[in-house]
Amino acid sequence: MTLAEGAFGRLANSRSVSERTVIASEKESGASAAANARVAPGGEGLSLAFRAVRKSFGDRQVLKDIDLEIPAGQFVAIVGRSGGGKTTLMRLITGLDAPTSGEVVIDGKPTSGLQKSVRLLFQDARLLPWETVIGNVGISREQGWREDAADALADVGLSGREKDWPAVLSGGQRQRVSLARALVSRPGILLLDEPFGALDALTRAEMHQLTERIWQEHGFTTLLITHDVAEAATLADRVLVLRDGHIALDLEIDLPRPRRSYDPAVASIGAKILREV
Ligand SMILES: Nc1ncnc2c1ncn2[C@@H]1O[C@H](COP(=O)(O)OP(=O)(O)OP(=O)(O)O)[C@@H](O)[C@H]1O
Repeated sequence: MTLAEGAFGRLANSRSVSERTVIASEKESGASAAANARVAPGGEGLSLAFRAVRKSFGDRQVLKDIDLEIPAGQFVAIVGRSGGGKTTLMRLITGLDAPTSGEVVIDGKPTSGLQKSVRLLFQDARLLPWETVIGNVGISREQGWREDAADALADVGLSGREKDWPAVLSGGQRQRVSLARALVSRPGILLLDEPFGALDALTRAEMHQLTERIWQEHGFTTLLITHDVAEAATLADRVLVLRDGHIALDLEIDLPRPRRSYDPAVASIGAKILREV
């Protein structure tokens, strides 16, 4: 049983309370939830927009006319079936791929090429095995990198592990190093492509808390791909469901933080997302 299926079981049982406890506002098919978005403190985030974005690979159209406005500092979860185009959407933001047509706009400017203000984290931490922990974090080797890397490691709770090799770290610790590596470059937009998918439930919960705290402190705009609807409902200001190349659901979540996945209001939002997926 996957965690998402586990969430489904819990959420299915909470259906009786769902209609009474949904306090999210919902807009269908790409409509923007930007107007009421909460911006995390810190103010370093960058706004992001998709304007009529299409992406095709050969004759397969993966993204169809995506229009989206994400205000600076918002935490957005992207949910959808496997192969639905979630990673493709993220690659367009990084500049690793270009749209077939349309524009990706960051901080009001249409993008082209690799975006230095955007950082992407994957499910596997992708650390260099021949570099120590601090060497992995300070990979740019720009002036002052060692202090910046040490600060970032402290931020993710890994002070004292600077000289360790990646091989001796647990999966959760490797993800923390990967997060610290992203933080040193002070990203305006942080993209998380299922970064918690391979972690056990307890480590996953710790990483949720850490991610939320760091997002609140730094204020970067965050997009999280997840298959776990409970994770989306717990962490995000807003959830997008990507289906058949369109945004099928754009749901704002206006619940106080920190949230607990077993809270009936959170669970009912998870159920709502799951119905769309
Ligand atoms: N470089 C590529 N060349 C050809 N097809 C591609 C390429 N990248 C992605 N695709 C196709 O685009 C579709 C969407 O893939 P994508 O990885 O974006 O989905 P996803 O929603 O992230 O899936 P998952 O949840 O399984 O990671 C898939 O059919 C995939 O095969």
